[in-house]
Amino acid sequence: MTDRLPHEKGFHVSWDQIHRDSRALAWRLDKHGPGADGAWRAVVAITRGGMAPAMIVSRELDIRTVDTISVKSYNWQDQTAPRVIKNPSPETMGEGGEGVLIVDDLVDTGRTLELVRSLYPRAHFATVYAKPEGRGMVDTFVTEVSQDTWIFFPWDMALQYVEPYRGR
Ligand SMILES: O=P(O)(O)OC[C@H]1O[C@H](OP(=O)(O)OP(=O)(O)O)[C@H](O)[C@@H]1O
Ligand code: HPA
Ligand SMILES: [Mg+2]
Repeated sequence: MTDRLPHEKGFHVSWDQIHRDSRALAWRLDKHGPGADGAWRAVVAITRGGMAPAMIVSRELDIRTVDTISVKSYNWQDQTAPRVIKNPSPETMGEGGEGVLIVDDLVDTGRTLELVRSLYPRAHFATVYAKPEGRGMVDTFVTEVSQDTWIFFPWDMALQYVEPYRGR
């Protein structure tokens, strides 16, 4: 599969690394919310990729109100127009998403965040990883990778045997 990629490079992220990078995201967001003590009101994960980072961020920042918005943009690596399949509760989102942290695993072209931003312009948008084309759509992120890199997440991978360089 990987040799059919239009992407030059692969960036393989382990569970351990996504955990550490999501914690680093939480650290950056801590005390930057609009509430007393810089608190955030709620976390909203963009499913499905945003769910693990959102869980880690909400745990670190002690945010108990967690909701989801379901957006589908890719069929494997083929991009399609993003569509909202499920909305978060209006109660969670309040006035245009004020005080809400919207979390995704990455921003690539920015089209997913552009759509969600148009719905909740007052929310704060955070991703763990960012590519240059979509970086302007995200308020806070941790690590930037080049546009021609495909990020492989641990939920899409499995450990497997590799031949030694010199064969057998
Ligand atoms: O910045 P963009 O070019 O819009 O791409 C980024 C989005 O694409 C992926 O989601 P995908 O639609 O593949 O769904 P998934 O999270 O359920 O895997 C990824 O998790 C982001 O949500
Ligand atoms: O680099 C990526 N990795 C995984 N999913 C994605 N969706 C858009 N870009 C990517
Ligand atoms: Mg996604």
